[in-house]
Amino acid sequence: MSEATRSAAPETATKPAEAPEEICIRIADFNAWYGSFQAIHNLSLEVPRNKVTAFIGPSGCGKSTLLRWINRMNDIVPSANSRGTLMIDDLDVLAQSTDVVNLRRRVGMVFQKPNPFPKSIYENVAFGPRLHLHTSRRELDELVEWSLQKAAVWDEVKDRLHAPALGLSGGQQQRLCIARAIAVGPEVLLMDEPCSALDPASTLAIEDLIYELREQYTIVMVTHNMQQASRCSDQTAFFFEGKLIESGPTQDVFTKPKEKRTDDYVRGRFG
Ligand SMILES: Nc1ncnc2c1ncn2[C@@H]1O[C@H](COP(=O)(O)OP(=O)(O)OP(=O)(O)O)[C@@H](O)[C@H]1O
Repeated sequence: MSEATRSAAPETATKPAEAPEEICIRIADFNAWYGSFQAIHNLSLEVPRNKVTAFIGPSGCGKSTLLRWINRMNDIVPSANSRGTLMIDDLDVLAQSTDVVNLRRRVGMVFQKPNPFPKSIYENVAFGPRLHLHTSRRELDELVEWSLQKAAVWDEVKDRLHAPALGLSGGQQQRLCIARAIAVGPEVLLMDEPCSALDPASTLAIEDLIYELREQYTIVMVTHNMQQASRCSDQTAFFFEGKLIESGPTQDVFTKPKEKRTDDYVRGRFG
């Protein structure tokens, strides 16, 4: 290459190509209702694989409604209805033919308030694998340990695996619920304000955990806490009155939002 050609070559030619972002969840023209009330209007969003996507927005804007459609939790709400496209890879989540039990194995959920079963720590984690996987006792023991380690709670519970889960602190219970969710090998983890019932130290522990878990799982998290969204998400989607106002890399949404409503919200001017 001559000197002249080299200097004219585009800069990108010398940079290693970045791997394109893989999409895990595709939502298009999605609408949701409770009876005649429309909670979500014509929403389209792509959720990248192995990233944390935060849903933010004022109370009642539809964040939890969308989250709960991703694993069809809204099936248990008689008035809930939806229309549009919601795909996880090739799986058509909203199709009548979709096996909801299998869907929920692929898409785990962690709720606002830790909700362990009134059973032992071990049994909480072993429950799902016993239902879905055919494992020997030894494999089950290993899986329980692996899940508790992954959820960063093993060291605190390893000596009392057969003690009641309800005896754990709130933060430990939430990490146990994360262990329970990952024990069945999901691809996606949905988290609906997972730290809102926790003290600041437990919140930081869960945030660190969420950030680490994204290496293996695609995570979608609803949060009211702007610092939390900026600390532990890669992509942020801002909702307002049932509509998606904007989404993009978290840094951009927080520092140079495209829409004035997003700017006002992330700066705490309303909501
Ligand atoms: N089971 C239900 N029946 C009827 N209306 C509902 C139901 N659940 C939610 N809604 C309504 O749907 C709209 C969206 O609610 P949703 O819970 O999705 O909002 P959100 O953004 O998650 O709010 P928050 O941040 O307060 O949890 C609200 O107006 C709410 O009142």
